[in-house]
Amino acid sequence: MTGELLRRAAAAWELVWRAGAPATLTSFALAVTAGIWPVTTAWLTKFLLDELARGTLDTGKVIGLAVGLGLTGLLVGTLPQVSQYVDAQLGRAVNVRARDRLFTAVNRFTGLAPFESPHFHDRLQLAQQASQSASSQIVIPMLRCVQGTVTAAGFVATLIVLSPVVTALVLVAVVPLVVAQFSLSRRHAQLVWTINPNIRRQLFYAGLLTDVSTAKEVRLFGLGSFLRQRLLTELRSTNDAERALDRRTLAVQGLLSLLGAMVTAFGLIWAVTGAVSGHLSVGDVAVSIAAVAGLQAAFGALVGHVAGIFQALLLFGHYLAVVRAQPDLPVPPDPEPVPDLGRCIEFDDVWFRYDESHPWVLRGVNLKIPAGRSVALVGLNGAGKSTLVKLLCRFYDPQRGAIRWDGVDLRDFDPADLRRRISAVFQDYVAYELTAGENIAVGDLRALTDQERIRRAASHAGVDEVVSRLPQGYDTMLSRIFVDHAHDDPATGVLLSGGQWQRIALARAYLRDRRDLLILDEPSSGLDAEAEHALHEALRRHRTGRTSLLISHRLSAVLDADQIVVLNEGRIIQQGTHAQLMDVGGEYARLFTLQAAAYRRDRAGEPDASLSRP
Ligand SMILES: Nc1ncnc2c1ncn2[C@@H]1O[C@H](COP(=O)(O)OP(=O)(O)OP(=O)(O)O)[C@@H](O)[C@H]1O
Repeated sequence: MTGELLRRAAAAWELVWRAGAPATLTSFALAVTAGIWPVTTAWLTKFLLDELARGTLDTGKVIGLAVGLGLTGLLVGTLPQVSQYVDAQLGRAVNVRARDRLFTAVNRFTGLAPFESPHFHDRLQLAQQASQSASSQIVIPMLRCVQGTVTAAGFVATLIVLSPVVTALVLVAVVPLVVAQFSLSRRHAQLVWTINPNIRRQLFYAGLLTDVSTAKEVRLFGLGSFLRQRLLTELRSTNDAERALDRRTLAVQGLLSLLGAMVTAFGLIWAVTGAVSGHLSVGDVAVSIAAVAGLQAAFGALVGHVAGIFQALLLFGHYLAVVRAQPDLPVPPDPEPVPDLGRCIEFDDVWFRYDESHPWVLRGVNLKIPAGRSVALVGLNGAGKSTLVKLLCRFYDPQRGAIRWDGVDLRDFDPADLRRRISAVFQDYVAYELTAGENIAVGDLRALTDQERIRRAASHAGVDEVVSRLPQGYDTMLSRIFVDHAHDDPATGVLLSGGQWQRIALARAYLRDRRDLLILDEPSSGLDAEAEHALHEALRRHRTGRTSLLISHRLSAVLDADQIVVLNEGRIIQQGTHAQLMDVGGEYARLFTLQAAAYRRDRAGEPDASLSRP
């Protein structure tokens, strides 16, 4: 454990040093200077008192000592401010560097599995806290330790000159202080880890209570006080755990203070007795009292800092675990370049489940998506359609079987390279709190400043007119959460309708033009009838000669796909063209006829009951 803690301390120093070497050196120099002054002051005071007590004044010497004391006083007044400024500068630089490394590491997770793990989220949250603390809770306290050590060494040397016995006693009294502080720090670090899930749940409930996206349901269903109660329950359980540790800390520190006071009192009695017996001068008494009290204070601060550093190092382990984590999906050291899709993408006996404790979601899927063809995937809720898409983008690897791109296993590619070949509209696309233009440009960041390309994509998705009419056109914030300082108007943000958002998401996919594969997972679920018709017409044109995979519950949208694949409980149960599948009957024909009958209900009365599942 000690070796591991030392390695973490070295990593914290490396981080801080790289963030600001000059500031670190300045901080070090200030710490050493600040460590020297208490001892210097004590000795100057001793010399001055001894001089005054002698009766025959050497004026020059007294003035010199008084000036020396004045200068140390000046240092006492200014050093803390200068240190605070330098430490704050260093803290900010470290914060930037540490967060840069942390989020670079987070971006290295190419799959989705880590983001679905509560353990990972706990660790990530602590890693974020720890990233900010590398300087303020590890390196700066270490410099304070340097300061404390310099002071303590000075006072120990002073006391040894006066009485080795008193010195030994003061040093022995430090041992329980060290043991108790380390034990408290360990408990504190454990507490932080234990209550972290409660804190995350508090944030979650607070988010539900304040987020604009949840405000509707929370109000309509009257969930406000239910969620508030849940938040308070989590908060109370956090408080209970913290209170228990606070009580223990209070008791331990009370005992330690008592011990400290006893040692100081002993030192005082010894000094006064020495002075009465003529063994010690007035100056000796002053310097020994200053040394005993100074040592107590220096050791107290030192142990406090070391215990704090110990605790911070335990937490810093979470930061290091994230920044040093291996990629979640294995990437070959020498990945194959992803070729232009010339033949097909092929699922070969693919089995997949999200976790060993979960049931299989895909069970031996064999599927061919020929290059230049459109394939539609249909099936009931939970059949595994979106999962199949996630595997196609290599967000997960199948447990058995393989997915091949022109014969090459997806596992042989760099996932980032593969994804550059794919354009997609996911079922749960993201509504970014960004401007309309940026919301489209995220589909291909090279277009961020290319207004013409953004406009074309928007026009293709049928949303150009809507965006153009917004208060600042493509520069309008699609959010009411952030104040637009540029326009000095908190009301400039606009909220779009569900269907308008869906078209923005489509525009993103269109912007990612000329990719080898287009995936559309329920792209029209929020569109009105006219928009849906227009969309499918546009998609039909867009898909011609391109490889696409379309998922839709509206079977009218998949009619003219080159191939329709029916997925049921993770297995492909039918595939063919619309005409072929209607001819043979079965699940597709049943679902299609059921939907068609619902549209004809006004003419034919209730749908045919025989079409429902037996
Ligand atoms: N991240 C996940 N972790 C665990 N199980 C999951 C996860 N995502 C989906 N599942 C499960 O996998 C199964 C298939 O889900 P999937 O989203 O692929 O179905 P789908 O066919 O796309 O459904 P829908 O038509 O409702 O969108 C479901 O039983 C679901 O509960």
